[in-house]
Amino acid sequence: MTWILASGSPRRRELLGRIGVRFEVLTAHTSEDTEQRDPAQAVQELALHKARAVRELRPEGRIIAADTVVTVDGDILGKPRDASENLEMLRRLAGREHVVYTGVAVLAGAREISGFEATAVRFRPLSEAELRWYAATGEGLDKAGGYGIQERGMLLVEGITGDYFNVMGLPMVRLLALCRALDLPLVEDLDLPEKGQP
Ligand SMILES: Cc1cn([C@H]2C[C@H](O)[C@@H](COP(=O)(O)OP(=O)(O)OP(=O)(O)O)O2)c(=O)[nH]c1=O
Repeated sequence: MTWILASGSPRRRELLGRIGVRFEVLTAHTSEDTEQRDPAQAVQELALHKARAVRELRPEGRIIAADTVVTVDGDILGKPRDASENLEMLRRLAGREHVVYTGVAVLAGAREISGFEATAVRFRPLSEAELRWYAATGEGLDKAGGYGIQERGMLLVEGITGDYFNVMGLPMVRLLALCRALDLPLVEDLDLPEKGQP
């Protein structure tokens, strides 16, 4: 059975592909706004919105969606609007720790489940020249918090506590647990019932 990834994120596609999940990509437009100020609730709500919008197109589909934000000083940072906002975000993150939240939603027809993961990321102190260099790469423009840990952004990161893949946009072990809670195999040869088992 093929999964539907309700996400345009190339990172999420890459991660699912790396573990051998059979899936297609299908996205539907949803608002990225939420009234939720609690980041763990907000990312789950947004992931559920993305997944439900795709369920309108494929009511019987098995759907995976996710949403990632960065939190610092009680503020939630999404993707920067432009290069100058990206630079501002990086200035806020330099030389300290922030927390990345990713919410994941899994839908199978009318059944739904969601969860989240939080990872603390510590940036090293960065000079103004380094901040400007990174912002000018444009790499952070389509990423929450304005950086990508898996690309040149790795040069900004001193250390992390928690799931690395959560920072990239899809916490894989959390996703596996959510699929198992719905009794659905994420990777078929991992979760197929053993032969001879009832
Ligand atoms: C912090 C961080 C975020 N990101 C990315 C993951 C997400 O793709 C993106 C956060 O934006 P999202 O709104 O979560 O996702 P998206 O707009 O890319 O895709 P879609 O809504 O269609 O699912 O930031 C990284 O790739 N690396 C990082 O280090």
